[in-house]
Amino acid sequence: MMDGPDQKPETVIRVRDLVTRFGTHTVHEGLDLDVRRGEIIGVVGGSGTGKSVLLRAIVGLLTPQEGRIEVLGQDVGRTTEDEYRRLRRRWGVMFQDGALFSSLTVQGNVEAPMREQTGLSPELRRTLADIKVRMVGLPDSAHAKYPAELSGGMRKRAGFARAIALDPEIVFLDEPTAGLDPIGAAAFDTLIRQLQAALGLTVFLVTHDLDSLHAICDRIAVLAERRVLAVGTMSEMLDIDHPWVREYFHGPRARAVAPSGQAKD
Ligand SMILES: Nc1ncnc2c1ncn2[C@@H]1O[C@H](COP(=O)(O)OP(=O)(O)OP(=O)(O)O)[C@@H](O)[C@H]1O
Repeated sequence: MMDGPDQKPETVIRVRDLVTRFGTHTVHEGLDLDVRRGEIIGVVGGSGTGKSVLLRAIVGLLTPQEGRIEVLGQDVGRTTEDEYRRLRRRWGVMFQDGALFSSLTVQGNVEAPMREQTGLSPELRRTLADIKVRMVGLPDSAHAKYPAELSGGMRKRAGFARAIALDPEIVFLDEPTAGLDPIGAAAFDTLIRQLQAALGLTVFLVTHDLDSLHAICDRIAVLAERRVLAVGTMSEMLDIDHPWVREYFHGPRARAVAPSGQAKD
């Protein structure tokens, strides 16, 4: 749904006062975050600041100690099994390594969520999976291949195809360009942007990749000090006076990728 000029953007993910702990190790403490429908939000932060843990908590794979997480208007921690199953069909997740089933072909991997979560016939599953595999730009020759036979970039595309298998409204991508060469990473960024626009997706993108932040993110959320320290556009990030944020957005790597006029000290 489009927002009119005076309408507030619809919040599709709302996290409030989140606390997650592993034993005595507190990862998040009082974390708040809103994600708007149709945006690509980049989630950044130092290693171990809890980006992946946040993603897993939002999709209900991890139960937080405290706080409330709403996705598409539903409290993820309070759904019945049936409600959760229905909610889960409205998002797709691509975990860090693509996380494909090694014993299934690309086609089989993309069909897996359909097999698990829908009553579609094998023929229909095959046809739909075929379309998804093409949508992510994989050649026809890749359909019957196993993950081990693919390049890293192709595996990521296959993971993306699986994430959009059920036509989700939200896609969670955990470091999708990690391990890709710069050309492959840029191509993957373009793919994310194109599919986001074509399918009206909301994209929750965990990344370390400054190029991706510049190229495709509408807003950026910075995780530090166990919470979302700041959220805003790239130009807003450049004005934040916090040691990690400054180092990240103004450091040598940032200067190398920033369009001219940005990230200057
Ligand atoms: N299942 C678990 N059991 C115990 N500790 C965990 C578990 N999962 C994550 N952690 C810890 O939580 C912290 C946050 O982990 P997380 O993977 O979310 O970090 P991250 O910000 O995604 O880091 P990176 O950028 O390195 O991927 C880390 O200290 C990690 O060791």
